[in-house]
Amino acid sequence: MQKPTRSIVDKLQRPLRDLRISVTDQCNFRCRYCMPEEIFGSDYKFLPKEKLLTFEELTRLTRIFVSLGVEKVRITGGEPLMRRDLPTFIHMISKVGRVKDIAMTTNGSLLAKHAKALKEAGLHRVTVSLDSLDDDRFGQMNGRGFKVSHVLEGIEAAAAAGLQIKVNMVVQKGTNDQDVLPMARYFREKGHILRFIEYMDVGNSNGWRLDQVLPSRDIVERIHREMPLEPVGPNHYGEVASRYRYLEGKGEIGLISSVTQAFCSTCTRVRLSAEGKMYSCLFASAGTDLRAPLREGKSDPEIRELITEFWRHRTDRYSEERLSNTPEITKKKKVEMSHIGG
Ligand SMILES: Nc1nc2c(ncn2[C@@H]2O[C@H](COP(=O)(O)OP(=O)(O)OP(=O)(O)O)[C@@H](O)[C@H]2O)c(=O)[nH]1
Ligand SMILES: C[S@@+](CC[C@H](N)C(=O)[O-])C[C@H]1O[C@@H](n2cnc3c(N)ncnc32)[C@H](O)[C@@H]1O
Ligand code: SF4
Ligand code: SF4
Repeated sequence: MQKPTRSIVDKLQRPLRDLRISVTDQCNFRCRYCMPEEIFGSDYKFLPKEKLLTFEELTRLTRIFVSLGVEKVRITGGEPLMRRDLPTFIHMISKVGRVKDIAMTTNGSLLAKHAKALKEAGLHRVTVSLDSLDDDRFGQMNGRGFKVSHVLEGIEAAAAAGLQIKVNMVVQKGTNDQDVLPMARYFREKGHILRFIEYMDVGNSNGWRLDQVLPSRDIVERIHREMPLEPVGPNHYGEVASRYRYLEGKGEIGLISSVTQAFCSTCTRVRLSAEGKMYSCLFASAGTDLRAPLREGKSDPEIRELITEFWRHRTDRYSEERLSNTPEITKKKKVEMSHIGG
């Protein structure tokens, strides 16, 4: 697969191609692998409104990122649909030229209400996170007892609105690995691409252990025994998921194997937190502030220069390093997933 050429490149020759924007650090779920209730409890201090970048600030930054090579924008969070008037922001992004793909990652709980407005505003795709079809297990995993039917209704509404859909399932051995086959069967039947994500050691609060990771190759084997699969090539340079298609009939799945088969060598992703910090890796300890330069009146060329320097110095390859030094590296201080959006 060819690298995009128009973009700036980092120290490892990786182009800047994807911008992932977290629009809020708040969420109505408390997934144990992301925002465990005992840490993100009622006294947890989320960002106050004045610290969040406004839609105008986010759009201005997006335009600058696009001028440096970004073609793909993903809206995430926290739960992005908890940010008020999100369709207004989607509409603003859709007017920034040269963005080929505008997607959103959501837990789906509020999607039924907003799907139509999001599509009309210019959203192309949604990725809905769902870890089980069993209400008890799902309720436990989301930490708030939310029902599977809420999310499935969101998916139906998104499909009816004409949005392209993918479903993401984080697989945790001993917690929801019994759901791999039921989920594969269900979403194959529905015609949506299901992607299995290896449970990751993001942040410092989820108590991650390597023995809770179900390797992607085991998932493929389990599904292949019942519904034969074959690998297919990536859709584009740096695609995160490895794709497999069902040999009989239609459909495909994806495997996101950040733990057992790291994909840092083609990582083209920059992340922006809701308060305007830019991160060069999902596992970064600190971000580079863009809010102060924006609010101090820096010009577009000045901000462009800041981002260019940041990307030119980038050397991150956390998941590859984890493969060779798991015990040491996982102790490092890392930003929380709910802060930068996964
Ligand atoms: N380690 C690591 N994991 C990632 C990275 N990007 C995504 N992931 C993981 O993969 C999951 C799925 O990411 P998505 O946002 O759905 O993937 P995507 O590549 O943007 O999706 P498509 O554009 O549909 O291919 C995330 O929630 C993370 O768990 C990354 O850069 N590093
Ligand atoms: C942080 S959430 C933000 C968007 C939205 N709230 C959602 O859940 O889709 C983005 C993605 O990160 C994934 N995620 C969170 N913690 C993870 C972990 N420890 N390992 C792997 N994926 C994780 C979630 O399953 C979700 O698909
Ligand atoms: S994974 Fe998404 S839905 Fe779950 S707690 Fe994190 S931000 Fe919320
Ligand atoms: S671990 Fe960091 S460098 Fe590697 S793929 Fe993920 S975000 Fe990119």
